[in-house]
Amino acid sequence: MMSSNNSVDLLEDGAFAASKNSWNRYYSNSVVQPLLTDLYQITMAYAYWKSGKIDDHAVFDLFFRTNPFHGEFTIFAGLEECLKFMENFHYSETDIEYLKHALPQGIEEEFFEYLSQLTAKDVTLYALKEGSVAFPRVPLIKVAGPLIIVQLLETTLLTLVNYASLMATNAARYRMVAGRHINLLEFGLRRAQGPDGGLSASKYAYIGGFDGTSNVLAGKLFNIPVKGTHAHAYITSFTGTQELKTRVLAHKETGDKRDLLELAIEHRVQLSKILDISTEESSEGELAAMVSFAIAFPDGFMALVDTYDVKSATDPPEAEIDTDGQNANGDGLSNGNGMMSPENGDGDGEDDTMTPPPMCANCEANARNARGCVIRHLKSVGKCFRSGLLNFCAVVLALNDQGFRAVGIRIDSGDLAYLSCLARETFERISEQFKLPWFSKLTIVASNDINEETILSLNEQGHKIDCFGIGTHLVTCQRQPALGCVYKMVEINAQPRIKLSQDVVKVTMPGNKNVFRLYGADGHALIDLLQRVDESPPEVGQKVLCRHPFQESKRAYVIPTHVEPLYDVYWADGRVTQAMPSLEEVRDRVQNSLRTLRQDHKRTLNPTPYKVAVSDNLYNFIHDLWLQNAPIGELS
Ligand SMILES: Nc1ncnc2c1ncn2[C@@H]1O[C@H](COP(=O)(O)OP(=O)(O)OP(=O)(O)O)[C@@H](O)[C@H]1O
Ligand SMILES: O=P(O)(O)OC[C@H]1O[C@H](OP(=O)(O)OP(=O)(O)O)[C@H](O)[C@@H]1O
Ligand SMILES: O=C(O)c1cccnc1
Ligand SMILES: [Mg+2]
Repeated sequence: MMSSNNSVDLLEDGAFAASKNSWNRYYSNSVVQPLLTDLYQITMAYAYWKSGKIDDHAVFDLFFRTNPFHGEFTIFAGLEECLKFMENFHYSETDIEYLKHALPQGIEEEFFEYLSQLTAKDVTLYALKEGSVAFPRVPLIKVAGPLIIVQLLETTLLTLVNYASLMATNAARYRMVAGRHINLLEFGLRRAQGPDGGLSASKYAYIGGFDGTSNVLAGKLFNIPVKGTHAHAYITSFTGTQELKTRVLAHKETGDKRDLLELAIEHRVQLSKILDISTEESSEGELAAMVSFAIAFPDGFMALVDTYDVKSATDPPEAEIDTDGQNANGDGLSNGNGMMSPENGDGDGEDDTMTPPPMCANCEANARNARGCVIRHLKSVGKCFRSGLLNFCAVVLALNDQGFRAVGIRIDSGDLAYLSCLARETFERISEQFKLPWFSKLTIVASNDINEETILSLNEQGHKIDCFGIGTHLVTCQRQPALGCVYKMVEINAQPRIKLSQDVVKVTMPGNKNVFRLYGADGHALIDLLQRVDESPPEVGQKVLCRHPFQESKRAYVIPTHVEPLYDVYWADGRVTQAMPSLEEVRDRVQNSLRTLRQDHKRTLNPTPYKVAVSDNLYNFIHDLWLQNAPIGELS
């Protein structure tokens, strides 16, 4: 695996040492500025201003109504970016010039003067800790201050929190299904929703639990370990060994120079006997590419082994093809590229009798012998996959002769469970034959349209993958492309505001509120409790009545073993009021916070909803206000 510091053991150490004092401290996305908003915020600002609402004071809540991905938790992220936005909030001269053109004619000049002086200095912002688990209806952020400015913040705060939280949640879910010991790399920049989407994806995937990214700018800006392998183009750029301009590699310790290609070819002859593969069926271009990559990165040698696999999908070994293009022995043999595997059929859940699983005659004969089965498949699968592993192992042994240890392989197509087992078996076999214990531990990276379900399925099947490289489905949040955070006014001039809706989930929780997380006897988080700000906080060991906000009959007493106030003030008097945690600290918080949740809230299938309740006082307050605001109709 290649990483930015280009040094030994590239999987272990990817962070750019020189960037320890992260650029992120100084980096502020220049796209995030007051004009990055919806026009209606500014037209409303004018109308508020004109109607004399300059001194009105409002409280807004930023919250979501349902958890994403059919899950029962969300990771709150994006806070640091919100605070940078608050810090920099100021309309520049050119902004004002632009607004004079963009807004309808007739707007008074004094309004533009007012706008040019506007900052967020009179705003107070409360929030949950970035990286903590959050639940529907609990405001992630509460903003209090002059109506006009807090209104103007709406769209930008939403755009900063919505995708960040969705992405961090998505990444955390991938981490949960992959388990703690698998490396997860984000490869999504090329498929992300634009450059800024790509950059945010890398940052919040890391917060959510990924180990690194292929996105170099994200590495520089956020001090995220950058890692990578190489593309198929590198392999296909070589057609034969005659193209190798450099073949010599000096020994790591002695400096003794040897021809790496020659060494690899010698090893390949030997390996081809051990693995029972004919060297004639291997690609010389592939060997040349691997040798040249190994010379360029002798300490970080990592190779794609499936380049010609695609070709062999429709190209079984010539010797076994009859004139119908069928496998001569009629066993429906797969070459390892398709979705079929010896144990699993093609995975479509349908009757596979028409397309028998890829059992070669050898396999069937040796079905009880896992190692025998795999090795015989290696003999029988398409020639190009065979050459991928064969060439790779030959180059690894050549590098070993010169005192270097390779890193591993990447598989980017085919049945990833089957192929990873096949590769691991091969490594173990060579490890034993050559008395090289580390050979069996070479890293196996898998990529190719991986999503949460793929990982779950691979886990069920059994695989030998050490690292997943995940792009498209991670960064585009395939299962749910947006988190529906909203920003709603809950109080104006100390008067509560409620937004009613036919749809009860859309009814807002009025008033200035506080929120507490109550923990149960087993130490897990039990319930989040919203209260009015003037209520006294719940106390450990004291019975608290927790009520469903809208269903009268749903209520329970809770005696908390621990009470966690969820809000901190992050912005007041024109400055950030907390020491901001590093990305690493936020990343750790995600995992720690998830640990406070019971397993049944986190499971993938039908997770139990986590309870969010209101105090009795808030319940009555909401319902009184609701009745006051819902006029009694007249039937005629
Ligand atoms: N063992 C497995 N179980 C479940 N899903 C798998 C398994 N192996 C691979 N997959 C997934 O199946 C899909 C296979 O994609 P696809 O049908 O495009 O095949 P492919 O190998 O990429 O073929 P090609 O290289 O010819 O495009 C990918 O999304 C991959 O992540
Ligand atoms: O599959 P993803 O999760 O998005 O991961 C990133 C993909 O990007 C690369 O593919 P490439 O752009 O070369 O195109 P490909 O789809 O043909 O492999 C890489 O080989 C992965 O397959
Ligand atoms: O480094 C890699 O292997 C990589 C990077 C981006 C996309 N796909 C793969
Ligand atoms: Mg791909």
